Amino acid sequence: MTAAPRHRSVADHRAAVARLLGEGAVARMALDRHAVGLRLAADLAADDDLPRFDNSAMDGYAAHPRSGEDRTFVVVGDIPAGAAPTSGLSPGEAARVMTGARVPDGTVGVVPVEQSDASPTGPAPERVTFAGPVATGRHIRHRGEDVTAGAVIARAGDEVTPALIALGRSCGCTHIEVHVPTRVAVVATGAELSPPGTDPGPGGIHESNSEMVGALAAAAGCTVVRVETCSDETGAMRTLLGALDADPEVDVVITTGGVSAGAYEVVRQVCEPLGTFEFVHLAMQPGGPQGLGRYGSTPVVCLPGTPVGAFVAFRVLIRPALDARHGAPPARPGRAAYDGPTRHTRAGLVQFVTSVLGEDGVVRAPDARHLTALAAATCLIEVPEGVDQLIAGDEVTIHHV
Ligand SMILES: Nc1nc2c(c(=O)[nH]1)N[C@H]1C(S)=C(S)[C@@H](COP(=O)(O)OP(=O)(O)OC[C@H]3O[C@@H](n4cnc5c(N)ncnc54)[C@H](O)[C@@H]3O)O[C@H]1N2
Ligand code: MOO
Repeated sequence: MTAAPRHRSVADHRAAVARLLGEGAVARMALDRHAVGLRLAADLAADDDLPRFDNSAMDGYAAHPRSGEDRTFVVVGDIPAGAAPTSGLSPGEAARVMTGARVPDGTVGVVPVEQSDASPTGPAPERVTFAGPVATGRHIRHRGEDVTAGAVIARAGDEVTPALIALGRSCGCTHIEVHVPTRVAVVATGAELSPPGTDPGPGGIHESNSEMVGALAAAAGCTVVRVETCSDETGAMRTLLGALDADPEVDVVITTGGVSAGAYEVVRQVCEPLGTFEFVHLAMQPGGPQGLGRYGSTPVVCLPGTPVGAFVAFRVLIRPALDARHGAPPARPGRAAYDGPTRHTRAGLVQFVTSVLGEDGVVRAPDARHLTALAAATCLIEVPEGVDQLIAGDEVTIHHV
């Protein structure tokens, strides 16, 4: 009889994956749409005031009244957006201004053209009369009222959003420091695998893990550089892993399948003898059989072949390490009340149950099995090691997926 596999805790293996993957790269890049979704690796400070100068919020007239009752003004200028006033306003003077135009020094307030006797189009009149008094400060956007130059407008760890791109660019910022997406290659192994659309033959199956793990990696902010499948031939696997290790575009390899106790476990057979890998059975279900190590200098994380096991293991073990590399805050587990039939789970193993969190804050297991349940799931219920059943009303820990 062979020895029972060593059981390692989920937390220990998660930490081992984090150590293996280590810190990600940081780079300077343009603050543009290509940065959306990345996280800042350094605080971002404004280069310029926002707005850069006092300007008009309305198409109308910048005016400097002699008194509070003043209604009629001499028009001394006409300032479109983009132009600079050539002179300031003295008492009794106004200048026609367009929205966004710099208002002349001496402006007390802006009166919208609709509240004047002037035509909105055509040349500026010589005089203008307003329907009411000029309110001090009205319709003026003041220099630096949004941001003053040098102020921190985003912190390290913040996600680059379309709004942050607008804010930063408006403050004159051109570049940002970001956490670079991890470049991932995925290798799904198994002699039985056949891409959908091809005939799998009598004992074959439609292959799904490669693109599922690729999608999980992409959703975690990685750049998925290669997605491969490999037979159970050790020679082919060695060639592929060697090529991935030699590829400077690959930071991390994630494999699926070929890690458990069978006779054709290609990942294990190729990697275990190197002495740079460890294969363990985690105290978790699904996703128990796991491996990790370095092929050459490249970190390789080996997930089990069952699609639900690979999904859960990616979420629970790899995702946190990727989030850390990408500067994202750790995903916080939630708490919810379980509702549904009593489910018996295996004590001694942490169980992850594919589940749906309702708007009522109650978590239910979908009435489906395996991949159908996974596809419906919005979270995983974590049933701790010491618990052997899940009963309606139980307070449970959940992980969003
Ligand atoms: N004697 C034992 N047998 C098994 C154990 C064990 O401890 N002792 N553990 C079981 C558990 S739990 C899991 S999980 C699997 C993990 O096995 P492998 O990682 O070696 O995966 P495979 O055997 O290659 O495949 C398992 C299963 O998943 C299907 N599969 C594999 N790759 C894909 C893919 N790319 N797309 C779709 N489906 C895939 C495969 O056909 C198998 O049905 O081992 C148990 N056995
Ligand atoms: O650990 Mo396995 O089938 O339960 O994924």
